[in-house]
Amino acid sequence: MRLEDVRLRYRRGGPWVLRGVTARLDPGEVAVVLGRNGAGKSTLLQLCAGVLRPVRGRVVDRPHRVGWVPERFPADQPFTVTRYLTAMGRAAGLGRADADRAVDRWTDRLGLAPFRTVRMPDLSKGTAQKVGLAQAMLRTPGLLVLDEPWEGLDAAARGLVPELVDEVLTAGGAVLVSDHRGETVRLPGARHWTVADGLLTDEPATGDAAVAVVEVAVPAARVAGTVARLRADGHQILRVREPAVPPTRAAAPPAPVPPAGAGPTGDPTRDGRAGEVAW
Ligand SMILES: Nc1ncnc2c1ncn2[C@@H]1O[C@H](COP(=O)(O)OP(=O)(O)OP(=O)(O)O)[C@@H](O)[C@H]1O
Repeated sequence: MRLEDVRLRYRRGGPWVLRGVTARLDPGEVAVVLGRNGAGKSTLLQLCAGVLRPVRGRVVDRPHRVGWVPERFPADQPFTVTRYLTAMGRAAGLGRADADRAVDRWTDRLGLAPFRTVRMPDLSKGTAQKVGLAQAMLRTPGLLVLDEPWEGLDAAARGLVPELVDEVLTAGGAVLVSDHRGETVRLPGARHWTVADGLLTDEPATGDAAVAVVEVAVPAARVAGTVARLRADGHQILRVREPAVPPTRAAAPPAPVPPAGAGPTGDPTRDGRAGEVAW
């Protein structure tokens, strides 16, 4: 998803809350939105979720399925928890049986089972907030947007938030979450989007985040170009490996890692076979 020069004010002639925000969030990424009270965090999240539309600029490539949990989940709805969640599951495209299963699963997981037959307006704020989380997760979203998700939740439910985030990321989705309590520490590997003066500063995940090794196979002719691109994107190249050789041939020594800045030309592994890059 990309935000291109997004501007928003709440009324014509009013002050710009966001005055030219450009940012990008890729599948598998999580960004924590930071900023002082009134900086525009909720406004930004609502734009990303599609709840608000930019006055100028645009939001492109928003995933089709968005899970949106506002800071205050609106519980003043004349349904029981089960009826509400089942209707939300159906609205998200689940068949009746799948919707029932998803409601059972998420009410169990979030400790909502005792409240299934309780009417929404009778819920406490924290319990209503859990219903908000459940409705967003009934069908794994391509983009999960959580506005201050730790607010009002009990300790057990707060501990669940990183698990939900992980599930969305593992399924190839992206997550945006605002935080003014400093709970960000629970999401190692998150980018930091800081909103101030109507603008956004995007900082990549800090270096103390967990690091994973990804191995990919690429055509040998594209090894140097791939390595250069990965380096340009800030990834660390650990090794470039020749493909397994047929038994009749002597094993080739590992190919050297092309130096930083090396382009696709002059690549010693250019022989049309596949090479493997680990980064
Ligand atoms: N519906 C609205 N109509 C008019 N102004 C609004 C509306 N919603 C927010 N604002 C104003 O926009 C600015 C940004 O508000 P926003 O709620 O996005 O900030 P925030 O960073 O999320 O704040 P907080 O940390 O207090 O939740 C504030 O000045 C706020 O008063």
